[in-house]
Amino acid sequence: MAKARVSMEIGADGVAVITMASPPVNALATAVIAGLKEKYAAAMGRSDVKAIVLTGDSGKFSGGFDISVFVEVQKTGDLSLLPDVSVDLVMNTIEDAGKPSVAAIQGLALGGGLELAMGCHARISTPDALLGLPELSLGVIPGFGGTQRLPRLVGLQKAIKMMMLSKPIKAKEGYESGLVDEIVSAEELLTVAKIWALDIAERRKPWTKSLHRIDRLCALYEASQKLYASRKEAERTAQNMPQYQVCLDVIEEGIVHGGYAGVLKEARCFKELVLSSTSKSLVHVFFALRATSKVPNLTGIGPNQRRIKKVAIIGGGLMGSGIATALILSDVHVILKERDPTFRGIKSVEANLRGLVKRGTITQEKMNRALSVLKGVLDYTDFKYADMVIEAVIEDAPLKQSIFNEVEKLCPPHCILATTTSTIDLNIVGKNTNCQDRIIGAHFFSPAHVMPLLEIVWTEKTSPQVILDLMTVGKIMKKVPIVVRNCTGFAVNRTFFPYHHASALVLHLGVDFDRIDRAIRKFGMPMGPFQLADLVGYGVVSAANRIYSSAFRDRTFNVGFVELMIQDGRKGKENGRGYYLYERGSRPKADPSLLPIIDESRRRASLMPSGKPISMSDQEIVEMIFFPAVNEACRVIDEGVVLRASDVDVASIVGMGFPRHRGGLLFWADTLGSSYIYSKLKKWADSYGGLFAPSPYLEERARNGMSLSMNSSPPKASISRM
Ligand SMILES: C[C@H](O)CC(=O)SCCNC(=O)CCNC(=O)[C@H](O)C(C)(C)COP(=O)(O)OP(=O)(O)OC[C@H]1O[C@@H](n2cnc3c(N)ncnc32)[C@H](O)[C@@H]1OP(=O)(O)O
Repeated sequence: MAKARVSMEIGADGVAVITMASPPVNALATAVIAGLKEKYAAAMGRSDVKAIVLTGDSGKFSGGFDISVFVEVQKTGDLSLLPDVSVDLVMNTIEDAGKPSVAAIQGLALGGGLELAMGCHARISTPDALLGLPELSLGVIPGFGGTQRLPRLVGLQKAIKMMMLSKPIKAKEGYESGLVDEIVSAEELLTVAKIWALDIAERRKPWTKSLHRIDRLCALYEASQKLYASRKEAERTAQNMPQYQVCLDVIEEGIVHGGYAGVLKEARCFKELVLSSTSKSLVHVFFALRATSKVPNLTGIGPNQRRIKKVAIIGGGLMGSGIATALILSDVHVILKERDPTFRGIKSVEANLRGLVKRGTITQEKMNRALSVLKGVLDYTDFKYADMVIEAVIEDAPLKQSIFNEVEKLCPPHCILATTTSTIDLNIVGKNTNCQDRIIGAHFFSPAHVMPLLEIVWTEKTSPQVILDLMTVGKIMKKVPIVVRNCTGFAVNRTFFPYHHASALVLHLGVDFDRIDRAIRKFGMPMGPFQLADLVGYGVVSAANRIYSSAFRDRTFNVGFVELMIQDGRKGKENGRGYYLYERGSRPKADPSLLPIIDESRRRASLMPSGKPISMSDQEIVEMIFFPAVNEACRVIDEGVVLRASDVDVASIVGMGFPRHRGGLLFWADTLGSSYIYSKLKKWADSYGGLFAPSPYLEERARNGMSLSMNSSPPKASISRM
């Protein structure tokens, strides 16, 4: 970590201010931990120091233990890389010292950062600070005493909630719950913290050691009931994530056997969990998510960020209204152009916002503020003020072409022209314009105000500045941007079309669709492929099948089954009849009346040996359905559609719901090994054809025993600033 250091300044009042600095978030890098030990030793040894104030540089207390150390430990298996902080530093050096410490918190105190602060004898915070223990989201538990001190400061129920949700709280909530002792402005922070430190040293305020407190802990019986309820909840919501149950066990240890026993058990379990496959996956996702906002040769090399103040959206349907909702919630002014004089799009935006208010996601004031920056229009007059146009009309190439042809003449010359198409080549969309450098794809996932993924699609004609601008807008909208090169299906839909085709093939091998859905859900997907087809509707499924069959003819499985379902009057969830029957008030049930259609289609496909269903284990189902997607992801990397392999992991998680605890599609694939996947695909390709034929990239990696994610050669396509 760059420039990690700890400094100490001793004032005439006898207070030593120890400051952690390790940009950008003052993570507790090994050097910071060593620096803290050194400065504390110095402060304890000096007779002119009566008390200590612990704080962070550049307006932040600390973002927690340096997560890149986890990566090293996970790579090498060397647990000695984890310094002893819990007992040696937090307990012996800070909490049990002969001089009191007060934490002066600004910005954030997360994970190990908050744990250091809880080892101090009081915590003073600025109002904006965020406080939390998000370790469970990294597959570990708090490891510097947090599982013990947080319940002793805020009470068991609140502590469990904060840890289980990995969600930080604001300083005000921290003050109300007992985590923070006083809230002051940034200007007063150090002064007030110093006064507190002296007051404690001179016994005008209590010298409280959090680990020794029991006043906020409930009776044993009540505690065990709360822990039991939390265990049951975690069994439901955090399957395949051992850290949740372990965290509750460790909390219980401290309640039953005392804080010190809890700290010791916590340290043991923390180390075991760092090496778990769940933690390896979640730590990978942490860095992969942050990598998406970095584009080689484009980001982080200059100040060329332009502000997009006004966005004009064309089309008030599901997509247009969703995007408008997301933009106005981010305080971006939106002009929503519709054809419908009753402004159905505006009504949809209002309904979206009302839904968010009802769920408590936003306040009524926020809704009103958002609506104040939205304007519905029926013509293009206001487009002369737009910094960006987002076209969100139906998938009709000539319509899109005529729209861009028209808006090009009306909008200012800097205006970005974005299309939400998910299927049409961007070069075709922008064909009739003189500004193909300003044409870009903004592929949102529906509903756009909820789904976090934004594929930013560039062609060789798109200007790098325009890519940068859309990334900025994506960031303002709090989307996860994946920069992808133009191709059929872009990164997500392209990678996952073989997943859908393979599901259909497995069905035609004789496996029941509800059994397939169950196996895929058990693997961790939010729903199975057939439930998903019911949800999106067969019109969309059938259109997608046509597109992929024509773009990638040699590797599709399309026997017209969906068309048979449509002929049978099935529309999926929309009319309550699909693979499942949907009746109000009851769970979807597999529809037995679909069997004759399936039988007919299986007969036509003639894949079952002697017409008998093939018997498959859940693992075989999962592999046969996901490996073709892994194979396609290899092509997506090989063709330079994504900038890096980890972008596929992020896209699979935030776009398709691939289980986060498995680290994303390729990370998971690498845990199985390229040669294993290759051998399976090869075998299936010999029996069932091109859908399974291993790509040259996969074949080469398997031959050389290489992982699929490792970047070996320069990307086939790159973006660079002009
Ligand atoms: C033993 C202990 O109990 C174990 C622990 O403490 S584990 C760590 C617990 N802490 C966390 O989980 C916090 C993780 N960090 C975050 O949530 C967010 O980064 C944040 C809220 C601190 C800041 O968010 P934001 O301002 O959006 O910046 P963000 O892009 O996420 O991070 C800025 C940079 O800091 C890095 N970073 C953030 N927290 C880090 C950490 N704890 N360790 C190492 N690097 C970290 C990010 O990787 C990123 O690096 P990059 O610029 O090279 O990509």
